[in-house]
Amino acid sequence: MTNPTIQHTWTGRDDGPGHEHRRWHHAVNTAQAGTPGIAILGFRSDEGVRRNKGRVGAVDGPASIRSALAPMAAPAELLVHDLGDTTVVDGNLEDGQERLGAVVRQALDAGHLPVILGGGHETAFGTYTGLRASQVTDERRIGIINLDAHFDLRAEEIPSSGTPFRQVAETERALGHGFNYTVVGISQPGNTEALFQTARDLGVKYLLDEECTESKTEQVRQFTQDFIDSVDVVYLTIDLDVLPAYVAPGVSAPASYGVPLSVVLEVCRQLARSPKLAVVDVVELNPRFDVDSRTARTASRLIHTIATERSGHRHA
Ligand SMILES: N=CN[C@@H](CCC(=O)O)C(=O)O
Ligand SMILES: [Mn+2]
Ligand SMILES: [Mn+2]
Repeated sequence: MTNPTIQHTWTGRDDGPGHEHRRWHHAVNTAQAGTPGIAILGFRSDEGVRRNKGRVGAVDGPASIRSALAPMAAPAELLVHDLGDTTVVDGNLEDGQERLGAVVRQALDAGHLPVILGGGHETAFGTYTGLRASQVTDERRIGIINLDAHFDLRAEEIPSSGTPFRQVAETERALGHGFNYTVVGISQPGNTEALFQTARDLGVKYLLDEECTESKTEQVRQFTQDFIDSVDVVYLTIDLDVLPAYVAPGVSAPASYGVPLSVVLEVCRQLARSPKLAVVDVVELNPRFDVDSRTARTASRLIHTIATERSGHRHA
């Protein structure tokens, strides 16, 4: 059915045996494949960003995030399965999204929390496909929370990194479901009036980047909670261009304002605590434009926080 490849070698500093020295590279692929844990899945794709006329390079995002995750200190409870990469071949994005959907579905049905590393935001349509097909979702209401400067609701003939949530809306409608989609961090100048109108037409609730400053963390938390409470299963999708360009320069479209990392981390922690959180993807990392691996480190910090929170680890 699917044939993902695992090319990455998880290596990093080794301070000796014992859980007090444990790092991510020690936590990967050491447990039985069937033991529920965090499932890392790469989606090697440039095709969505290319079609959306952006800066290509996201194809190397998964390797860059894995390298930044590998040396991070890991709690004893953390259990990670690297299920390898799905690669878009010869520009056939639709085929790649379908194959990604199949591995996401398998990971969900095995009881894991899949964390998919993009790829541009076209990754999201593959993630959604797997989630909708999985037993975890069944016929329940999926809620998608997108941390992003953009709506990604473009109406285009051809799917791209700018269209995934329009595709989800249409698919959900065809299946007889509602479209439960919210965006945190929308940049007003980053989205035309036509996109704001589409969001209104589809009933999309959103917070502007200027409504997500540190002093407004509590309002962001309440907004997120209201959304969690309104659905059955939650899919968190993180477009790294939601962050300020100084912590995320390596993306196709860097933010001119951005939601502070502390606020994004708080939302991630809040979602990770919810048993409704079923799947996460982190997209748009473009290593070609990264600076000192800043964006990769930021992405890894977000994933580390979600995985740690999910594993039930608390510092003494
Ligand atoms: N993934 C989406 N990207 C944005 C790109 C915006 C830009 O290039 O400025 C979009 O299509 O809206
Ligand atoms: Mn996006
Ligand atoms: Mn974006």
